[in-house]
Amino acid sequence: MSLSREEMFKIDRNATEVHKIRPIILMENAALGIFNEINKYDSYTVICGEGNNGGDGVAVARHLLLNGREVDTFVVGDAKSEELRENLEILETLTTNIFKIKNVEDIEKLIDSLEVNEVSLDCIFGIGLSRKVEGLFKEVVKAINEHSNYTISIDIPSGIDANTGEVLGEAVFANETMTIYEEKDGMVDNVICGKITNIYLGAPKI
Ligand SMILES: NC(=O)C1=CN([C@@H]2O[C@H](COP(=O)(O)OP(=O)(O)OC[C@H]3O[C@@H](n4cnc5c(N)ncnc54)[C@H](O)[C@@H]3O)[C@@H](O)[C@H]2O)[C@H](O)CC1
Ligand SMILES: [K+]
Repeated sequence: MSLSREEMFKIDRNATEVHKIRPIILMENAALGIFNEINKYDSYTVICGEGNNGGDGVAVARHLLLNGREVDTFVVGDAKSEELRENLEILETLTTNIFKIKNVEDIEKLIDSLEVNEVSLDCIFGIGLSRKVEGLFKEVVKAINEHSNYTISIDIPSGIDANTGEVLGEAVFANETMTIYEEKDGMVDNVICGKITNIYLGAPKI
């Protein structure tokens, strides 16, 4: 059983509008579910985009940090999502290891982190990807593919279309994917996802 992007957005809306479960609660459920699946390592590089996929990543980074793991968090672009901003505000009270990637020069620091840490969490794009990956985002995806020791994508590997599985310009090649709620249509039999684990979201079925 897999879901389209539109079906996933419907589940999200039903949870928040009908059942009054605020997006930040869904994000925290997802983050804890992901943390419980991936916490067996000591050092992590978390790469976050501008939306809620990035928000998931920052929330996971917090749980890893609070459980004694080494965590470097990178944010590409400008935080557009309220839940991402809220989670960044919290994480900033816990660590200074939060780095903004604003231009290609900043990618050097990301590469150093990718090479030294055991695991990279790809939280750049989730099902909000809506066009070709280009520019700085493309360079970051290429850096992950070239320098990460072990890559775990959150919800869906960044750069693939959630409905078709097509690579939109550039995409992360994941060793594993922690997909939220249910596998997306574009992930079925898609080798780019690696091993897929479904993560509990706490959203009512519809
Ligand atoms: N579905 C649920 O119930 C939950 C999902 N969660 C997570 O939220 C993401 C979807 O988040 P969204 O904010 O819609 O977008 P993304 O984070 O996937 O994308 C970020 C941002 O990027 C912009 N964008 C799209 N394409 C491009 C591009 N090619 N280049 C640059 N920027 C691009 C777009 O505007 C987006 O805003 C889902 O995958 C889950 O990880 C919740 O955390 C929990 C509930
Ligand atoms: K992702």
